Amino acid sequence: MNIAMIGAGYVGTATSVAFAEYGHKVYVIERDWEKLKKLKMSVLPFFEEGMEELFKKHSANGNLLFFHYIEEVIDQCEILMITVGTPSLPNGEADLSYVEEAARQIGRSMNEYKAIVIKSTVPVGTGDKINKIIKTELKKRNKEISFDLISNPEFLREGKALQDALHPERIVIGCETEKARQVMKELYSGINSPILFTTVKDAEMIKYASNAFLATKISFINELARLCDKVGANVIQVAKGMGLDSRIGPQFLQAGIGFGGSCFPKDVKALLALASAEKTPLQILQAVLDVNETQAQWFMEKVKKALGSLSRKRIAVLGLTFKPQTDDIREASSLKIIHYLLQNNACITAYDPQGTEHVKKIYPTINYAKTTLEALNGADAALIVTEWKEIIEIDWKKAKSILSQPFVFDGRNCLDASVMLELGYHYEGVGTPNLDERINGSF
Ligand SMILES: NC(=O)c1ccc[n+]([C@@H]2O[C@H](COP(=O)([O-])OP(=O)(O)OC[C@H]3O[C@@H](n4cnc5c(N)ncnc54)[C@H](O)[C@@H]3O)[C@@H](O)[C@H]2O)c1
Ligand SMILES: O=c1ccn([C@@H]2O[C@H](COP(=O)(O)OP(=O)(O)O[C@H]3O[C@H](CO)[C@@H](O)[C@H](O)[C@H]3O)[C@@H](O)[C@H]2O)c(=O)[nH]1
Repeated sequence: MNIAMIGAGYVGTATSVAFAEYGHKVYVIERDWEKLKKLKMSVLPFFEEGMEELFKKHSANGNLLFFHYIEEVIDQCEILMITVGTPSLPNGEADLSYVEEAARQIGRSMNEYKAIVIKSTVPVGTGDKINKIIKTELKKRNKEISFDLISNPEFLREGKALQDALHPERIVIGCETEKARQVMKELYSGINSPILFTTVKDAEMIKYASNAFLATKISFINELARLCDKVGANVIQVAKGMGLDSRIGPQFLQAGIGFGGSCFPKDVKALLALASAEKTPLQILQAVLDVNETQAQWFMEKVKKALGSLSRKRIAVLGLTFKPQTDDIREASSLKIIHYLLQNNACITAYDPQGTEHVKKIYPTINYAKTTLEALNGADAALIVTEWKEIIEIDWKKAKSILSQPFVFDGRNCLDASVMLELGYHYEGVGTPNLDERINGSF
């Protein structure tokens, strides 16, 4: 099938590559000239492990084509898929202006039936709004053209975007007509994943509910970690014990310094804003957000307490991206941590394999190291913010000899505490109270 993908961000690009791999022809529309230039030169505009090879393959064989205006390709495409951003407005609501603009562009240029698919994450009711916008644009042109408005939310994770796009655990399709159902069935016919057909509103809500639930699991375990710290229980063991119950499951119970990224914080806020507008407050979700907003600060208070003061202390910040395997720093906990350290007059040397250039734009004056060991050299403490493999695999024995003090604060519980203690470190994780103290009977 011929598909127009409007917006070549993480989602638009990963989805385009996956559809191309399944034999479709994808006309990718990107309005950012810089990005478009890169795409046309077969260069991915972001880092995503494993995607480059397939992206280059399909750019070369003509299954992926790149354009600036929807008008250039709309007549060739039966499916128009909207994958533009829906960032947070200052009041937490989803900013729908990009989706609305894409809809206006479609309404101004379509000449025959189209299946118009919203893949961007949008609040319940957006489908109706977009429907109206397109109809208004068609009316202005005195055109009566039928179309279907379909919701097909995306569940891919950054860092695993290609695998998730190629082999999704589920495909959710909200549509209201048999014709739309058949078009979408054909689109996904090559993919062996369960498909759930729903109404447009149900599909819109499923996306938010899924992210909100995963975020809830994280904030639940993070809040519990704070209590574990106080009472001498180890949250890693607690999560393991909980996760063995198949009704609970082990995933998304890793305590840490909070969830970041371009989705969880924004989507939780958008769902809360919708609930508030509908005068149906979601109290649990509000607490999820509150815990997340204070988790990094809670951790940094621990760091400060252990070091006495942070003033003029040299701190190695290891990891800047919101999670490993991506260069994305949107809502990353590292930003909160750097802010806290600067407020406390600490001297920072940061290291990240992929995110440094992005953070430099926000914090141009802190030091950036090219290797983990360079960051650790002479530091009073190492702070693990993102669990990159190369950070976990640091030679901690060697690192001890170049740190000026053997302090390691592990914001992701990614190191083996007993090994670190054996090496003679003062090691603290999240909800994993110091084993020394447990052995010495403080708990
Ligand atoms: N990033 C993720 O992991 C992820 C996963 C699932 C769902 N989502 C959702 O998918 C949507 C897109 O997310 P993203 O991270 O890919 O966003 P992004 O900001 O990385 O990319 C959006 C792209 O759309 C382009 N764009 C905006 N308006 C346009 C227009 N009218 N015509 C052509 N191009 C246009 C922008 O220039 C940008 O390149 C969001 O709603 C997000 O919540 C994201
Ligand atoms: O047990 C856990 C799991 C995750 N995280 C953090 O949670 C954040 C988000 O992680 P993850 O969900 O892996 O990343 P995203 O790429 O943001 O993916 C989420 O957001 C996407 C956008 O909506 C959805 O499509 C995905 O299904 C959903 O997992 C990161 O900061 C992680 O460090 C934890 O702290 N503990």
